[in-house]
Amino acid sequence: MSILLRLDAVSKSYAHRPAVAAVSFEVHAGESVALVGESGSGKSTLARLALGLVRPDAGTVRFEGRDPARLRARADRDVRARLQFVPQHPRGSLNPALRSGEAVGFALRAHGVPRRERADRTAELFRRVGLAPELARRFPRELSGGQLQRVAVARALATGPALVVCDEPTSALDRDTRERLLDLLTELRERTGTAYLFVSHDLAAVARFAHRTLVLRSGRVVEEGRTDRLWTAPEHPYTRALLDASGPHVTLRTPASATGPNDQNEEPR
Ligand SMILES: Nc1ncnc2c1ncn2[C@@H]1O[C@H](COP(=O)(O)OP(=O)(O)OP(=O)(O)O)[C@@H](O)[C@H]1O
Repeated sequence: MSILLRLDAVSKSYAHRPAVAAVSFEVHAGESVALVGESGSGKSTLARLALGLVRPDAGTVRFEGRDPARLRARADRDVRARLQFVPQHPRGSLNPALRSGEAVGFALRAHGVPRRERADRTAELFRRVGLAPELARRFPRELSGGQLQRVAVARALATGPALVVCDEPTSALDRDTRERLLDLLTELRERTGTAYLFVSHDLAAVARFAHRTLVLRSGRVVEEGRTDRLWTAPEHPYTRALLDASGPHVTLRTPASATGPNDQNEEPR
């Protein structure tokens, strides 16, 4: 399996306080990798580093061999199209003045899809994420949290990404909506082979979705491995404590297809 994203000994500090310290990992094509850990452990910082939204103080980040922080708006449009983002709060990331269909159409336009194709492509994306076509005419304020998150997924998928970085995609959703969103992401992954970097403190969601999980503590990886192995036989006390703290509702429902294309790096650190 080819490597899509590689972080190599990446460190990032804010005001001399390390947020991420010497973290290395890879995401392969078609693989879902979760980052878990308590609040402040560095998950979102790693997501932003992967997207090129912040630069590391040390180490390297490569997406398809390129530094995502150095991609140019026009010249590297095709590479950018393959690296997409689903944020925690889509209400904040969607332009309130654009109808939801326009938000998806805008993403298509930014990636060079001609005007005459945009309406059909938008309708197809709405259909794929399970949104009724008439919702394309609504503004973000007229949509529920679950509907907005589906618009954010449609927008992320608009350009046929190889990797989607999701930062707490389910945390603002109620339980049923969360389940439906996870079903959707799983189905899309199986259909399109898209890889995911999935940041979450929702261990039930991670258990369902991720092939591989990295456990972060104070900016460092304390344990990583296949999600099923981590859940059934955690080796690091911190992983055990995280699982214990998350309560009995966390059950391993990793689908058979989620054994992943790769099961390396099984050793705890
Ligand atoms: N822009 C910033 N300026 C200053 N400090 C920051 C900034 N972003 C993150 N930090 C700090 O870096 C550390 C890691 O934060 P990060 O948001 O990556 O953690 P997290 O695991 O995603 O937390 P949460 O689950 O609460 O979102 C924290 O101590 C945080 O306060």
